[in-house]
Amino acid sequence: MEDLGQSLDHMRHTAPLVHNITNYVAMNVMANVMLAAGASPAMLHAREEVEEFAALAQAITINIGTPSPAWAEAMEMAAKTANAHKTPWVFDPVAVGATAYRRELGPRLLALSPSVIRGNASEILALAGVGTAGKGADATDSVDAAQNAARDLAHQSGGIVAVTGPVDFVTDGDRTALIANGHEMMPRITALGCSLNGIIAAFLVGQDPFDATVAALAYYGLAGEQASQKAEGPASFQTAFIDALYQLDPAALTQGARVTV
Ligand SMILES: Nc1ncnc2c1ncn2[C@@H]1O[C@H](COP(=O)(O)OP(=O)(O)O)[C@@H](O)[C@H]1O
Ligand SMILES: Cc1ncsc1CCOP(=O)(O)O
Ligand SMILES: [Mg+2]
Repeated sequence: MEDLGQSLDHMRHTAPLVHNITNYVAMNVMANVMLAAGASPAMLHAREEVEEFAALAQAITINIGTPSPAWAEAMEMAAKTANAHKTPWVFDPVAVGATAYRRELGPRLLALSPSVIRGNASEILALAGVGTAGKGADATDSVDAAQNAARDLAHQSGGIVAVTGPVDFVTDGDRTALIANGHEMMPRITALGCSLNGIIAAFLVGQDPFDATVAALAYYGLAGEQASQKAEGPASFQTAFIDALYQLDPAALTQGARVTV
């Protein structure tokens, strides 16, 4: 596995343009998280421009947090453009088990071979067709309970699956990694999972997808740990977290990552 600090360094030197089709809740915080980390985010979803822009982007994220038919069409257009250009793309199946509409949309996007699927345990179980609805955008299942579903989804999609929670689990179907970095304040801020998709996407550019995903998760979790030392509650945590993403240097990531491969 490549040195995690080097992976962060590579991402920052590349400063990749990442096209995000994300939800209304996440747009602002996700863009700020990505800018702090050193990536270049753009949020857009109109069918009239999505293919043109996706063709320019170095990575793409697609998130079904607040879907509608026009957005869903744009998501499929962007995913197909990504595949045509061999551009990596990250899929976040937000609350995919919650409604019939999402249970139909999730598999449609899964069929377009995302490079990385990132969700909480309930979302990964629901996308794999074996699980619960979760609690809206929040998880009601443990990461451990979603490991087999993650392996199945990785085989089905041909990509990487990352299940996030107290300890994150990453698999390509054969290899696995556990990332113990993170802080319990992270799920108390909305859209930190969505924002993480943009960080994973930025790390994917020019790097091995499995190693890049692990490095992105360790970096994100370690920034959460550092932010917790300054925060008094969720609001100050968000500010401190964005600062920590900016301040964290490659050597500190190599030293502070708690990854078991
Ligand atoms: N209880 C926890 N302790 C430590 N880190 C956590 C915890 N819950 C979530 N995280 C971290 O928060 C980030 C977002 O994950 P998660 O909350 O699972 O996503 P989502 O918001 O999509 O449900 C990840 O980096 C994950 O490791
Ligand atoms: C609260 C909410 N409702 C629809 S999308 C969304 C954001 C979910 O973001 P995250 O899964 O990263 O907490
Ligand atoms: Mg989420």
